[in-house]
Amino acid sequence: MSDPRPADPPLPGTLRDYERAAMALLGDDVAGYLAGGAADEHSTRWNADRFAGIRLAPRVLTDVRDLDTSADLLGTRLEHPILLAPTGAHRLFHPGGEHATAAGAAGTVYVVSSYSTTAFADLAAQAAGPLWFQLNPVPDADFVRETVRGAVTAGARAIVVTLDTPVAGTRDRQSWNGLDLPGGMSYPMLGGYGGLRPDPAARSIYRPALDAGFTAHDLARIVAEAGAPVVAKGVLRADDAATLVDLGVAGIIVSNHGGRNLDTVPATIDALPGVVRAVGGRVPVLLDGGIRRGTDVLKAIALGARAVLVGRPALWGLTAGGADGVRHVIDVLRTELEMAMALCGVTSLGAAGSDILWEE
Ligand SMILES: Cc1cc2nc3c(=O)[nH]c(=O)nc-3n(C[C@H](O)[C@H](O)[C@H](O)COP(=O)(O)O)c2cc1C
Ligand SMILES: CCCCCCC(=O)C(=O)O
Repeated sequence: MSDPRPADPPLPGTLRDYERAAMALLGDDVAGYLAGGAADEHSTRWNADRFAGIRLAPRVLTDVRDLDTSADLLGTRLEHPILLAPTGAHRLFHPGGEHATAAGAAGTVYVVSSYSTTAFADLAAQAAGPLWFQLNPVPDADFVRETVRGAVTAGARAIVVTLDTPVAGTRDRQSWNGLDLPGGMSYPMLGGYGGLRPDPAARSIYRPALDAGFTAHDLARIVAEAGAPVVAKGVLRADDAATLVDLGVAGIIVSNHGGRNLDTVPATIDALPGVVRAVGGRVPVLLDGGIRRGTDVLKAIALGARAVLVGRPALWGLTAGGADGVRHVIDVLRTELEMAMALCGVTSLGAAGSDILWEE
């Protein structure tokens, strides 16, 4: 793929600037893959909009000269609580692909997607920061076992199992655009499944590699065999969260897949409090979906999340500026988080409780 970007692009200032810059660079098909949600995209919009509806209650007369944004996650101390969510096919967005993302994410956790266009082992050999591997279960227990084993052997610090995609959702933009991987790109982590197409005549970036029969029994086997902590991604219901803790997961990601699978599910920030209550502190709860400002990060922490993940914003950064763009997107969010903490009168994430949220 030729790269239309100037060699040294100016770095935009906010995540919305990055979104505009990225969308201006991408064709409609790749832009649709990035931005798209399921069906009428209500849940995608709600994810961001519901953050705006939560008001802050800033406390005055606090010494906020020293701020601590660090977060402990599965035995690793991170400088800040902003992780990179798993997203597929990074070589569509920038010639550096997942290598550029890993370089930009060096100070935090990058969750590498099963749908990556770079092999996990190649990334792990060069990555400066901690990598987790995200698994889309396929209907082949041996393949799943080998994939997880390979990722852990290569250095994955955790396995994230995506539970919210037993089948594909309604992705109208994909139907309209017929995006497929260009020649020369593949999904190495999907093995033989990466070569499958839903219909050889129909172009599609997706592959019929999902396991519609995946149940608690299969997850329990992965937990037992992984040799690394297993984190469940795609949880909205409190009762599911309680079941997952009983199954031995080491963490839960409250996520609706960026609103990409089932439209009209609630915004993740609305689902978070119920999950946090059900989990009762037994494992960390993380959240993704609609994080666009440092205040969003702070609100999620105040409602009980240990950390957050960003999906589309990292891809905007990758598209507009490669590794520098990814790094800057994370820096912008972190800087905004620090400002929000200082202005709310909280000096550490542990001190950010629901009292900094305005209650009527
Ligand atoms: C282009 C794109 C590809 C994605 N690919 C995956 C994936 O391979 N596996 C997965 O579990 N989630 C995937 N997701 C969902 C993200 O991990 C995450 O849940 C979502 O993007 C969070 O919402 P946000 O984009 O508003 O930050 C993808 C999201 C996008 C936008
Ligand atoms: C729709 C079936 C597989 C999706 C894999 C990538 C992904 O999670 C996403 O695009 O979202």
